[in-house]
Amino acid sequence: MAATTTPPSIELPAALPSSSAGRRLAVACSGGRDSMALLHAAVREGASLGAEVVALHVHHGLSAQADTWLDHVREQCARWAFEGLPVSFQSRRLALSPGVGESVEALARGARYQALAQMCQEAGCDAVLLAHHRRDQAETFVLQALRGAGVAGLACMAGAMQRHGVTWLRPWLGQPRERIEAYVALHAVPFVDDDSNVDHRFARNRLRLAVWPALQQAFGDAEQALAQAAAHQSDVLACMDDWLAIRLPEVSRAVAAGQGDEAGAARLALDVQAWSIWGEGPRRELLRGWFRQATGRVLPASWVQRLHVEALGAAAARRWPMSLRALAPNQPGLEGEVVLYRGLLTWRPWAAVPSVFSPWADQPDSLSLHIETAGRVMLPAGWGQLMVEPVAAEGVPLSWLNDCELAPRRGGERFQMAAGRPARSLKKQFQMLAVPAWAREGPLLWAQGQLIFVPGLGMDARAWGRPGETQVRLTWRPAIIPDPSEHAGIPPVGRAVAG
Ligand SMILES: Nc1ncnc2c1ncn2[C@@H]1O[C@H](COP(=O)(O)OP(=O)(O)OP(=O)(O)O)[C@@H](O)[C@H]1O
Repeated sequence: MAATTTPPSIELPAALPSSSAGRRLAVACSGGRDSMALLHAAVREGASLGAEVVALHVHHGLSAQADTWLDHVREQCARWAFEGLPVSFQSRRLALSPGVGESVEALARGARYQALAQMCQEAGCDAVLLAHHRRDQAETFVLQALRGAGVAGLACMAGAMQRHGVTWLRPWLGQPRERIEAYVALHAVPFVDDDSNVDHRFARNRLRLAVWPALQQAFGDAEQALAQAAAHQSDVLACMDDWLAIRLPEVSRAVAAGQGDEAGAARLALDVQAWSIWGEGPRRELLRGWFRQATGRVLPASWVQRLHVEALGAAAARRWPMSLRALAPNQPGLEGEVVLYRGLLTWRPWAAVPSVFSPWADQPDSLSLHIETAGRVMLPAGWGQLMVEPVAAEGVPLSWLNDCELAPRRGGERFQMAAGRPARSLKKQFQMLAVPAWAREGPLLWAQGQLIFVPGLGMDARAWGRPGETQVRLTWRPAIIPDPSEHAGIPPVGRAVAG
């Protein structure tokens, strides 16, 4: 078949907007088959067009093989440069530390794009080429569908995009994988096999190894059909973006920001009455669009369903506390609440949320806590939650939390801010530190007959641990109803019993 044996060529003129001569072009190269093939093609075409190619490699510091990949790309570039070809090499090492429940893959991908963009700018290149091909696109479509993605996810990868101030191009996105294999065989392009490609923990590997062969056998043109479906979704996405740009302003408006927002900031509020005249589908899409604009994050499907029903049906004011975990460096965690007030739906980050300590009527008036490790302690209804963080100094010894008690203010408590300072009434301390009234309401934590923690003030200096002792700092947050799907992998720690 001609389609599988004709080696692809990269279209450098398309990658380089004006005359190619004297231009610099970057190729993101992992050392694997596809990107080594793309680098090989770019270097050869660059030589004939008078363009210079810079190979960019990111060492993630995650795999035992990482040094081998880096050496492979660097040495190959050195060999080609020695032969007189216009290529140079740049690399960057990352030090990634994934947080609890954070996807290592997503973290590595986000950090890789940032590092590639920086190297591209430093090298003065016009664009970065990525070696994704049609099979990658088809796989991405299947993986997105299996995640329950919407149009934006199903549109998969774009052939050209701007991100981090850099142009990214995927010149081989329409090329079948077999053509890249044929190119590699024809030119004997040396590459390194990634041993993590057989690791079944990664969804893409499971798809490649267990599903794709059967799919291809049953549906010979699966790769082409799925890539075509992605291209169609990309067109639909462009239409959706245009539609939202017109419709969202009709059902939303900017309202003055509140406590905890940046100075001069405004919040985008969804006008429930204007929103409610739309049919169900557009309403859900407007809700997603509003949330994305208000927070920069995608509203998870479970929240779309819930808010759509509850905000529409809510008679009066209502709050939905929400906590979304970090997904990647450009998608940090989000904690706050969606608030419905006077017909407007707004997002308020935690910093802007007044603390409300309101144990339910059937709750005890104090709680005995047994906390053994740092983490998030979910308390019974209305009590909120305690965050327990390890610190090197000015924290309470962790062992004290094995047996402690949380109780509302009863009056007469005294708090000491720092060593050598007098203990003063809470009221005085709150005034001295200008803690607003709404942040003074949280429950107090006691251990060994000593007040150890006051929300808004911190850890009482009389309870601070000795240097070298394992110690922690506490913060308290008002009641929160987490989305269970967002908390996978973050087990609550400690347990609370009625005191
Ligand atoms: N460590 C890296 N350094 C530089 N670029 C990278 C790196 N990893 C991936 N890329 C770029 O991102 C593209 C997609 O990466 P991905 O890991 O999804 O693909 P791959 O199938 O492993 O590709 P390859 O065979 O080129 O390694 C690669 O083709 C390459 O252009």
